Amino acid sequence: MWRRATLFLRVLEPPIHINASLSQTFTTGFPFHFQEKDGICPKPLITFVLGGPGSGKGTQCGKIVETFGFKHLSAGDLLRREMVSDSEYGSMIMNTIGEGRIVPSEVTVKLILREMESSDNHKFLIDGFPRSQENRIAFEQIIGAEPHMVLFFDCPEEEMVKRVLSRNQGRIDDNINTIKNRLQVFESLNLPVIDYYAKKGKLYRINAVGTVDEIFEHVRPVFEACEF
Ligand SMILES: Nc1ncnc2c1ncn2[C@@H]1O[C@H](COP(=O)(O)OP(=O)(O)O)[C@@H](O)[C@H]1O
Ligand SMILES: Nc1ccn([C@@H]2O[C@H](COP(=O)(O)OP(=O)(O)O)[C@@H](O)[C@H]2O)c(=O)n1
Ligand SMILES: [Mg+2]
Repeated sequence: MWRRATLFLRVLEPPIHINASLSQTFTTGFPFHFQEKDGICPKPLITFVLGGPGSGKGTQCGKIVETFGFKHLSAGDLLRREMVSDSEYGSMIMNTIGEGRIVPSEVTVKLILREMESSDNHKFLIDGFPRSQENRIAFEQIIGAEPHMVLFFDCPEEEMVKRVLSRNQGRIDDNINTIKNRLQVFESLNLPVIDYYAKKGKLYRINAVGTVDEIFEHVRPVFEACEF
């Protein structure tokens, strides 16, 4: 089924054939340099994965990667990795995540851009981003691309809190006080982004209650049916 979807992409958005000698400098029309494969430089295919803290974004992304071969970029994981590196942003990221606020978009978008540029996959699953309209606009301006579709894992608050508190990954923000802030930030900053994509007809709302496998059975047809 995925093969058929890929064929569709080629019809709708023909890949750009490039001269091998130009491959170091050629860009796809997007502001970033995209890796060529077999003389073909396909356009990036971007899916944003949204949902509140603990709604199961990361878990479902793992299954989408296994089944549909996307490159998974978790904005939270990229920020946590940057936080423990020698980065000048390390302490700012730690304080911001610890308080459940949103890191300035420029920092997050640059981390995403770096991963996209170094990937030899052109299908990206961007998890936990955009968390705000500011995130969304920065992505459009810096990367110059829009998502083909947006998944929203819709989960009741009590279930999200329960999952986050039993996640046990040693995260500084998985505690009851920070969760309260994260839920507020989700409602005030992330829901408007979700509404924005709903109005554009790009949003797929998934009921995030059930077992991991049951939820994935709602996700699977979205990818099988999409015409890219
Ligand atoms: N459908 C589910 N039912 C119960 N627990 C789940 C489910 N999906 C994920 N989890 C667990 O809940 C926690 C949060 O999931 P995660 O994928 O990290 O969510 P998010 O990335 O949205 O914060 C993890 O410990 C994960 O194993
Ligand atoms: N686009 C993003 C994503 C995450 N973050 C920060 O990173 C934290 C953890 O994000 P995450 O996506 O790993 O969290 P979960 O929703 O997976 O629990 C958020 O609460 C924010 O503080 C951000 O500032 N901007
Ligand atoms: Mg996550």
